Amino acid sequence: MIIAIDGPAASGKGTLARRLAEHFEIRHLDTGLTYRAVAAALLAKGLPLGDEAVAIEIAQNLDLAHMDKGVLSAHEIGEAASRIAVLGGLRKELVSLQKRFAETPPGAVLDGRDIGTVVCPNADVKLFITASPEARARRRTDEMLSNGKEATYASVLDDLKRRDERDSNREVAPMTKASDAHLLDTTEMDIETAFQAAVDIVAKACKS
Ligand SMILES: Nc1ncnc2c1ncn2[C@@H]1O[C@H](COP(=O)(O)OP(=O)(O)O)[C@@H](O)[C@H]1O
Ligand SMILES: Nc1ccn([C@@H]2O[C@H](COP(=O)(O)OP(=O)(O)O)[C@@H](O)[C@H]2O)c(=O)n1
Repeated sequence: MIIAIDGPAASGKGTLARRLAEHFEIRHLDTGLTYRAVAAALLAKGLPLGDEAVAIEIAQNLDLAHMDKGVLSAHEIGEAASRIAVLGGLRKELVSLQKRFAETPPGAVLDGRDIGTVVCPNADVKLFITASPEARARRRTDEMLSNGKEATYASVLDDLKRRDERDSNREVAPMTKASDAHLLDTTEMDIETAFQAAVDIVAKACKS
């Protein structure tokens, strides 16, 4: 079974993807981490984020099993990831890695921005997770503060809006809801309620 999950920053897609993978006993790939890992490597080398040749080389050597979510979750790496995510050649390389992961038995849950549209267009079930920008900024701010990072609600809200705008309007694989994806708006849902709603959608889709 392949479950495709897309949605904007801090909508809760990663949390749902991880929990759905546990529930249905399949693997999980947070594809955002692949973009973050390439961006972090470019930053560490002091290279410009537009250096596509080096970005592609980094992507070709990426080890999906050893991406450090703790380090890669840094707010500024998310911003850098969204800047390199406009590079078509780099996306091609990462998408082929992601497709290979998805197609390895017994299947997987992948979350990102283009899973239902580009990476797994034939997924058994697709979800597009959303929430208001304000709810998402509150969640991301709380998450950063609880991890000991500095964050203010206003600047996180600004950053999320800017990143969503870039992700939605880029030429290659923009973030968009696949026509056959189920929309789940979690603005008024806690994590448990959102998870139950997602399990119901997947269970129903797989029965029909
Ligand atoms: N429905 C929800 N209600 C409240 N907080 C949530 C909800 N879903 C996720 N969160 C919290 O919001 C933060 C961002 O969630 P995450 O799953 O990482 O989002 P994404 O993968 O879309 O960026 C995390 O701290 C997570 O625990
Ligand atoms: N499938 C994907 C996943 C992420 N990305 C890019 O990578 C950035 C970071 O993604 P992420 O999923 O880790 O970000 P959050 O939603 O966790 O904040 C996004 O803003 C996108 O620009 C993408 O273009 N395609």
